[in-house]
Amino acid sequence: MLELISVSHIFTRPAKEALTALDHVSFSVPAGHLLAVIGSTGSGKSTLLHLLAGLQHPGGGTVLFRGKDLGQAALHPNEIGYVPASDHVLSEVLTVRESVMSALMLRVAGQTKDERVDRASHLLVGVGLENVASHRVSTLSPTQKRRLKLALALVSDPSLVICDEFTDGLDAKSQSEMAALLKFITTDHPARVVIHATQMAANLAAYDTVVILHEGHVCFHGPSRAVTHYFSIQAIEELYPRLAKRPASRWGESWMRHRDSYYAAFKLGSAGESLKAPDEEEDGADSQRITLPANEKPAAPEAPAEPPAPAAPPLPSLQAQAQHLIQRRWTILRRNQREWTSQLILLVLAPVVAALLLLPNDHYLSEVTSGDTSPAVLWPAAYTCAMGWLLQILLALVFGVRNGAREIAGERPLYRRELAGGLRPTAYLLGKLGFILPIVILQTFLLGLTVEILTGGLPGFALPRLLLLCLTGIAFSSLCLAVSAHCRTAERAHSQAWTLAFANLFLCGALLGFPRVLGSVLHPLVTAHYGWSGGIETLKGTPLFEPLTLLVRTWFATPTLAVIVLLIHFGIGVLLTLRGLRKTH
Ligand SMILES: Nc1ncnc2c1ncn2[C@@H]1O[C@H](COP(=O)(O)OP(=O)(O)OP(=O)(O)O)[C@@H](O)[C@H]1O
Repeated sequence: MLELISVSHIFTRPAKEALTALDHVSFSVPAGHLLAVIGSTGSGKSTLLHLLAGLQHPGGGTVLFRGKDLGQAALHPNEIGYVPASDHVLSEVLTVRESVMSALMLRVAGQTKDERVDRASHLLVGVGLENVASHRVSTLSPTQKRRLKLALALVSDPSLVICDEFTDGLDAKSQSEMAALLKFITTDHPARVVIHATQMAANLAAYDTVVILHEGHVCFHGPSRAVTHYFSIQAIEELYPRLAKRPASRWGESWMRHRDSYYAAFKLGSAGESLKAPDEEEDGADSQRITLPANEKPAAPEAPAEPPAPAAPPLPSLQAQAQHLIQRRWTILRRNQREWTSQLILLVLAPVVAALLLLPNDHYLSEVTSGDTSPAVLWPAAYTCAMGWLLQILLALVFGVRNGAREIAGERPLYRRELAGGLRPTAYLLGKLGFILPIVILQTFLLGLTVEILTGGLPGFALPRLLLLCLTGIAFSSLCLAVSAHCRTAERAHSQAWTLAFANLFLCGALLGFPRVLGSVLHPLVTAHYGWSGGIETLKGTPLFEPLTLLVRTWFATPTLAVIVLLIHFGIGVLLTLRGLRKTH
């Protein structure tokens, strides 16, 4: 049984008064029961579902599930199946079967591949998707996407299933099919409670009981057939206009006065009990009486003994979750032609751009290498070398923006769904790093190597320079990932990551030559400065170094210091990313 006792939730809003989203909500739902929570937009349905799913903590009151106080100890993620309203929680390029297999890999430990395949087939048959199991998610109809979201929620065989707007926005036939599907999954488990929050006051007969929520107040809870009587309306379509006629608090108070007699009536024996509609007392409306049938399921707290629920399966280890996420991300990259083409173009284009800048002045570098150190050669060679190296560093920043900025913000609804299903934020972070790091290492290595080959080798030590280029890309990718983890949308994350890249360009010091004091404050924050100046230091001992120091008049980090600072930047990026991922929770 699920029991809510006087549950309240207040949102504090900056520069506005606090908003009571749920006001002393109380009702209970026995095992094997399908409940519809109906309310117009802003009535508090999603807030209620988030509290039940453990995504938010109630401001007050108690939520009990199978006797367990969820305020004291949250349910195991595998005891809950949460079906969000948005279709963005699905990965469009995976197939239907792959999506279910992926959910199993992330949520259920200890299954062999054959067991997973069997379980996925069973679920797909259950939700009616077996015929499209090999189709990509992007090709599914809205109804099929909802069926898939339900299958993903059911992978762990949860005892509490929570669906947000599962039938909303569908045609009448699909709505009734979806309501029937919810009824089917309710009976498919010995002790399951299924709650569906919706604005659609249609197909109510499919539900065991209905809660009407209005501006955070429970205005009714009982069988759907009693709704029209309770609100003194002819048809359910009149519900919302009727609710609008009185303040929500009055509807709430009215329900509190009538609740016990309605609950008692729902449990009556064969005689039934006549009930007055609230309006008969309060508004002097026409006297209507309803006789509630004997066989209604009781909605009162004293339900029969609970059927035993199967224990929730354990979650896979952190390593198993991370490993699966890395594999899945590479599959998504392979399937997403636009994404891999743009990565490939960047991979090829970056060395070409560097070559175009360096090659016209390449002869200065060769002349210095062959011993000509006259000022007419030395100065342009030093300038070419500094600019060529800066260009590589800036391209490493571009790689960082490309790799990190959209990575998390672009799939936040998917992440939230998987988080609710037991995905660990650290596993998700490792999954992202396991995908991004090989790409950025390949990009920067290819860029550095191409430049070295085309120029016949810049003076100084090539290997530390290559390492610094890789580390700059890695550090900046992780900082962009952190930006992504803190932004709501991919577009916002992208523009903020570019702002960070441009700030790096301006603060690099190579261009502006900050005075020592200002420089020492700014430089530790500037990834590009450490990549660039550490690389310049590798020229120490060559004839180019002195003109370079005169040319840019800035402070250079030694390669070792640059490596340390870039590693610190990487660490900061990782920690901030983790913080953003945990904040989402
Ligand atoms: N994070 C938040 N901060 C402030 N107010 C919020 C927040 N989330 C929801 N609210 C407010 O709380 C009230 C209830 O919101 P909720 O999303 O639960 O309603 P709902 O019935 O699910 O609406 P919809 O059907 O549009 O999703 C609304 O007035 C909403 O604006």
